[in-house]
Amino acid sequence: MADVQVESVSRSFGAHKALDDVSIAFPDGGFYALLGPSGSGKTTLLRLIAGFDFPDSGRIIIGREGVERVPVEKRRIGMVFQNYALFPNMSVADNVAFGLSVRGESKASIAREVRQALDLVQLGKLGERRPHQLSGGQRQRVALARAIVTKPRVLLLDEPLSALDKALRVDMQVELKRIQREIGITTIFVTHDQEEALTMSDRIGILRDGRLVEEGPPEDIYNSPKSEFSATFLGDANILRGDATGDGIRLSDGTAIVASGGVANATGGKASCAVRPERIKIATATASPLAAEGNMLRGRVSKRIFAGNSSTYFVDRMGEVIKVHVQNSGATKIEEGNDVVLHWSPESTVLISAA
Ligand SMILES: Nc1ncnc2c1ncn2[C@@H]1O[C@H](COP(=O)(O)OP(=O)(O)OP(=O)(O)O)[C@@H](O)[C@H]1O
Repeated sequence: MADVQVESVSRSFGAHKALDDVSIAFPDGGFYALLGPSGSGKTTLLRLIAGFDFPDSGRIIIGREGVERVPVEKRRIGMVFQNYALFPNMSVADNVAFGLSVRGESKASIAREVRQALDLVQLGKLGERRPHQLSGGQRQRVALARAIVTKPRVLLLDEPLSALDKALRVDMQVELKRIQREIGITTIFVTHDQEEALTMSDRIGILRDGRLVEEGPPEDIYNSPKSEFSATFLGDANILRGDATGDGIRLSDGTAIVASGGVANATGGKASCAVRPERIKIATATASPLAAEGNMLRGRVSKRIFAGNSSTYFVDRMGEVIKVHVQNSGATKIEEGNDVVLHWSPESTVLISAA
């Protein structure tokens, strides 16, 4: 196993900078998700680490070895893509054995290693089947077994679960995480599914237009995003904008919003506050007052979306909409058209400097 360092890596295609001075340390044995919108450079970075492409400048280090000019087959990397790329006319076992046979290992040792890899992905009994006799999830397990059977130093996964339906995807997330933990392999996972990134990874790097805009453990980024972009890209967030007051902002109607999370901000400029919809409490304006939580706004419910265990309220306030998520506990429900009071604490408010 090995850690991976990407240092000041840039890669352009013609005039387009697909990666612009990106530096990331991927810890040894960690599960790292690269997250970002379409075209932000995730796959380009993965291809550079794998050796399918080479950076214009910067360094890629695996373990202690600089690999910028090392070809793909010498990097000892395992890869799994969205489309499984299995050989259709070979059995499952032969698909998994492929990487070992080209190395010239003995038949007995290949058979043993293939069996271990198939057991690890819980396909021990299906070695003789052909890929078309497997479900999508099982095929993706074969692809995973094939990637890890050669004992690579690093596992690269490019949207490996995106072709699976929702229920199967969730099962495979759990399974993939179990396997990764069991073998302790450094894993770099590309996704544009923020929920997948949040639930699976130890660290997340968010890319935008070829630049790394933020990185760290999922909870840190979720609770204290450093930009409006990360706040809204990783999870749902309300963004309130106004004049910086030092410990928060003043909205255009003079209401002060106090924040205890985020950057320390000088007065005098513009700033914004991010508030997660599940951190806001909502009550009808006529109900007995809520315990004061520091920040308060009034508005009117313009829409309520029922989603089984929770509801989302869209509250209009002077032309702006604030989203509130509420667990459906059976308490009196608030209707569309109701005047409401919103409360939340400064601890749930993250101050972000103006971009
Ligand atoms: N071989 C290439 N030639 C020209 N442009 C390319 C090439 N590969 C990537 N690009 C461009 O570089 C940018 C980054 O592409 P990349 O595939 O890395 O994005 P991504 O974040 O993985 O997107 P997606 O989520 O859609 O897969 C895009 O604008 C893309 O069009």
